[in-house]
Amino acid sequence: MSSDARIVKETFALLEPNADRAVAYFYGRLFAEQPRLRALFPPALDAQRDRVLRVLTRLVWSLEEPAAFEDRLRRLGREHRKLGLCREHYPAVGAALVATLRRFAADAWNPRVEAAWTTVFAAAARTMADAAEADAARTPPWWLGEVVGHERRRHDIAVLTVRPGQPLPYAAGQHVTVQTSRWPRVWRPYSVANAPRPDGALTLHVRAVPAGWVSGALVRHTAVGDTVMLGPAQGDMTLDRARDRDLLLVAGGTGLAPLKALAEQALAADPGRRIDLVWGARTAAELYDLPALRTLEAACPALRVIPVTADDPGSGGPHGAVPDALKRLEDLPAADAHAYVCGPAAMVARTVRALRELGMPPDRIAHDEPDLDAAVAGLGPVAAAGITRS
Ligand SMILES: NC(=O)C1=CN([C@@H]2O[C@H](COP(=O)(O)OP(=O)(O)OC[C@H]3O[C@@H](n4cnc5c(N)ncnc54)[C@H](O)[C@@H]3O)[C@@H](O)[C@H]2O)C=CC1
Repeated sequence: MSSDARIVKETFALLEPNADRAVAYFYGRLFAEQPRLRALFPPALDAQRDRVLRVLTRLVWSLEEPAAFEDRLRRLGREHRKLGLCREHYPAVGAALVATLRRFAADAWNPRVEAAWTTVFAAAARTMADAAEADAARTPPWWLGEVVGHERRRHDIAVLTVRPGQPLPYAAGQHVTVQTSRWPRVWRPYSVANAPRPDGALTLHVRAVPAGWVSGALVRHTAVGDTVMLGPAQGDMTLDRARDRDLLLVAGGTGLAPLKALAEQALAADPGRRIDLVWGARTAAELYDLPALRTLEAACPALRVIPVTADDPGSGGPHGAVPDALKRLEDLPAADAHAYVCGPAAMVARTVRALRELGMPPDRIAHDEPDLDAAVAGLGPVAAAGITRS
């Protein structure tokens, strides 16, 4: 790590006790200096603040690995195109960031520290802007999509099908961000629940979460014929990493979406590939997509769908928490299968640990939770492996 990078990492750590105040101060400075930038951000900044903090923290952590750092920056640059952020905005962002650090790093701040931050930020901003401009030559910043299907599967869950006005490239397992006209500039990620189709339509599984602006709008206030905005596809939870291994897909709730897309994609390429899809829900009534999964299963003998209910022992199938139920299931694929896990963060952490205890090596377990290793470690040591099932 360069000495500038080390200084940046050390001073950033000083913000931690005051992280919320520091991010609020950052936005205050930025909008006071550059009021026109306010229009690029959502009306309420609460969720935005948390996100900025998470993104900055991950970026600073990745400073030790220059390739990962640059890769993250390029992704961020591309992602920010949909907000309208461009090269000329970065100096104001850098100035607000340095002002924030100067205030919150207090005694640790000196000209050497300021020079390190200025150098690292300028290089980072250049990488982001270069990536955004290269991307602009190939794809739009966002896509307009027409809602062509809207099924309320439960009071709080809808399955929407959206057809983008122009091709939106993605791979099974990736997610897109969505903005509704009800909440301008508020974007939320949803996984695409289908393998790419000839008509380019994307199916999304949305649960309206309490006080969820976009999820509530999509479930309760959206109908066929409406339009939404879609951001570019992102995410690494794709099939490339599994090559032609058997697949064990473990989903919780609407975390089913990307795993259903992976199953469709894998079966389209090889109908004989063994796929076990374990899908957990709290009650049988929450298995909102079971009829569609059973139809897929009937058409593909290599696919086995195993619904697991947590609080509903009368529902017929296995019950209990998904990670525990997994350990009790007979005839799971062999340890050389590849697993994909998606659902609530705590369920993903517990499931990853259960799979490790079943003998599955960490590099064969894919998930989309950026801070999962810390969460799994927080659950205590993994028990000795060794149950290798066939
Ligand atoms: N809609 C989408 O496209 C996607 C959603 N997700 C995530 O999937 C999650 C789905 O949430 P909901 O549908 O509300 O799921 P939910 O809260 O209804 O739970 C689904 C399953 O996870 C289990 N579970 C929940 N908490 C657990 C814990 N602490 N330990 C062990 N098991 C636990 C439940 O027992 C149940 O079997 C959300 O966190 C969402 O962000 C992830 C990717 C895509």
